[in-house]
Amino acid sequence: MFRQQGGIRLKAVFVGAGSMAEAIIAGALKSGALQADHTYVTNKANDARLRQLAEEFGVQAGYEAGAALQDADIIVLAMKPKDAEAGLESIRSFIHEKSVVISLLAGVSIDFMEETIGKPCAIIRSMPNTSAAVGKSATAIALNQFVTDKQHKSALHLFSAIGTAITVDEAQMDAVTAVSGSGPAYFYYIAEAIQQAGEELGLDHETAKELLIQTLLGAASMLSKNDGQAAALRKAITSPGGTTEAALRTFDEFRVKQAIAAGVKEAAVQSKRLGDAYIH
Ligand SMILES: NC(=O)C1=CN([C@@H]2O[C@H](COP(=O)(O)OP(=O)(O)OC[C@H]3O[C@@H](n4cnc5c(N)ncnc54)[C@H](OP(=O)(O)O)[C@@H]3O)[C@@H](O)[C@H]2O)C=CC1
Ligand SMILES: O=C(O)[C@@H]1CCC=N1
Repeated sequence: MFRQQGGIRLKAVFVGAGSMAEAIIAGALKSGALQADHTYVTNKANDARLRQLAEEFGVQAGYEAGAALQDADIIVLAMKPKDAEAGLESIRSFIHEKSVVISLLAGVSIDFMEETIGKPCAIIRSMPNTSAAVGKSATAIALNQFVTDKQHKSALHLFSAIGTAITVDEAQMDAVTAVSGSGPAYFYYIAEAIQQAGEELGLDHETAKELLIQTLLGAASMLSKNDGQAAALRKAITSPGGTTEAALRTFDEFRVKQAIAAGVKEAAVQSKRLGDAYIH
């Protein structure tokens, strides 16, 4: 924990107070990665939202972020990508040599952030996913040249409070976004199809839902326990001439595997397209 790293209590400012900021704040306070009295949250204009976060988590919240930013070890950019430029402009004069900017913004390049800030500054670009809300995000981070080992460790520790965290080269961020950023949505899409088929086969909504959720949880645990050996696990269920084989044969006829792979690759292309809008 940060507190154990030389007894330092890191000061963090969240610029943006939406669902992703809340998930990180909740996880980081629970794990001890951050402390409420050293955490400041601000947003654009939604005062009621700030009061709600202050009440729920005991963090400081408001529109007088200057002093907190000046003092911050970590500045988390948690607005939507379209607000990136305004957000960066609002913090640039407060950034100092010991602070690190951690961006959650999908598609916004480190180059764009460096140029908008306009001075040497440690920047970490991250891609978490919405499972952060239940502490199960798969987060990847990429660093610029100014990030120190200590800041790198602190960021991994922060993201570990909302799931797992790994470090990649920034060039891999489009692929990461396609696999794990958008990834939960693919499984929800498959879940919708199974739920619908279950109901069409005569199960009531609740029964189909319970069976589906537990089946997904079980499959995720099996994958985790068996080192991601999806093909081997699938084969172990598929009896010759049995029901699974019938389902998989039908999926193959519809080229479902190829369709999913093409969709994931298209997500990466779209990530790059969106990112190109954030190059100076
Ligand atoms: N959803 C996902 O699956 C993933 C999202 N992300 C990224 O996380 C980021 C946050 O997403 P999410 O939490 O869903 O967003 P939300 O829309 O829930 O929240 C955005 C927040 O940013 C604030 N804001 C807007 N402009 C500014 C500004 N100039 N200065 C300060 N605050 C500002 C808004 O304030 P106000 O309410 O007052 O307007 C609001 O609090 C995005 O960049 C997204 O790309 C990353 C990975 C996955
Ligand atoms: O769909 C999107 O563009 C964002 C990025 C990853 C998840 N949601």
